[in-house]
Amino acid sequence: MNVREIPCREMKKILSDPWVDTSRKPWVSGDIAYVPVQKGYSYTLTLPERRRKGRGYQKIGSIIAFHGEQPGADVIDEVRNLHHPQGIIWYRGHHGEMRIPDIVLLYGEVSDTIHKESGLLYHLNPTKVMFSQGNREEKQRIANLVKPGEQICDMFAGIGYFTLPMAKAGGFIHALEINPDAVHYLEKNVRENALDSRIRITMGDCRKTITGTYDRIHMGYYEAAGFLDAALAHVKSGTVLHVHGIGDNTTEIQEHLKTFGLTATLAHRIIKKIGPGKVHTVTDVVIS
Ligand SMILES: C[S@+](CC[C@H](N)C(=O)[O-])C[C@H]1O[C@@H](n2cnc3c(N)ncnc32)[C@H](O)[C@@H]1O
Repeated sequence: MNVREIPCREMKKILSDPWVDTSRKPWVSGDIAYVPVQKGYSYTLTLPERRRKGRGYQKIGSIIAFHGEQPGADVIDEVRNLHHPQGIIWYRGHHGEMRIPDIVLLYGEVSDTIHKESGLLYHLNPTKVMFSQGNREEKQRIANLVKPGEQICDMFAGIGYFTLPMAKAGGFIHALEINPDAVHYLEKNVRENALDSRIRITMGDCRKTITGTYDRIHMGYYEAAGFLDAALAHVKSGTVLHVHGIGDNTTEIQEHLKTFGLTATLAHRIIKKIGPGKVHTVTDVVIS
């Protein structure tokens, strides 16, 4: 596929240009969109055709990460020649409550890398902590909802995928995270992006470390609904909760609200497909 490399922020401007092949989807990696080019127009790069099944690959800093089926040697060679990565890994899945990646090293080596996304820098080692680029639109949607000065709790902060965009949007974030490795990168990322005055980090189980009352509570964890008893003790009228899950979690949310004698309006949306018949969802809950 012939493409031109365009900064994501310029995508809107070029989409109706005659050279854009609108029958094919642009491929986005970090802050760059690889936009398919119509026959007869100049291009800057030829990407390998997507032969892989599953979710393809992500570029995380200087690392290429494959998901889904294990890629063959030909695909690894193509990707090596195209991106010249420091290392190539294959994600077989994630383990346990801390979502520790289960990876196989396919090429090179993997150490700490810096990933740039939407003007923010994320330090991480993709073999130690999770990074999901599939949630990119959701991160932007949440950042757009944040009003300057809001008091926000991010109950599953990880390395800051949501914490940082929410702080950049003007929120004050209490970031909770149980995994010491993730906290190490989160601290580094807060400093790197000069957001120290807006983010307070507490390491430990969010059910024990959540304190105070918030305007917004972000719950970016598939089992988030099971943590609502902790979250709902820290809401007021108007608090918005973003409760992630797999499939429809609205019945479980309503049950927890009932236990607390609360009413709320719920809006449910799909973030991405995560497997056959399985979707990653988020429900926005606005307390009455
Ligand atoms: C990495 S995932 C976050 C995924 C993120 N929402 C995304 O879509 O990319 C969940 C994070 O919650 C953390 N976590 C799990 N249980 C927790 C708990 N009880 N308290 C605080 N953090 C927890 C994990 O260590 C992990 O870093």
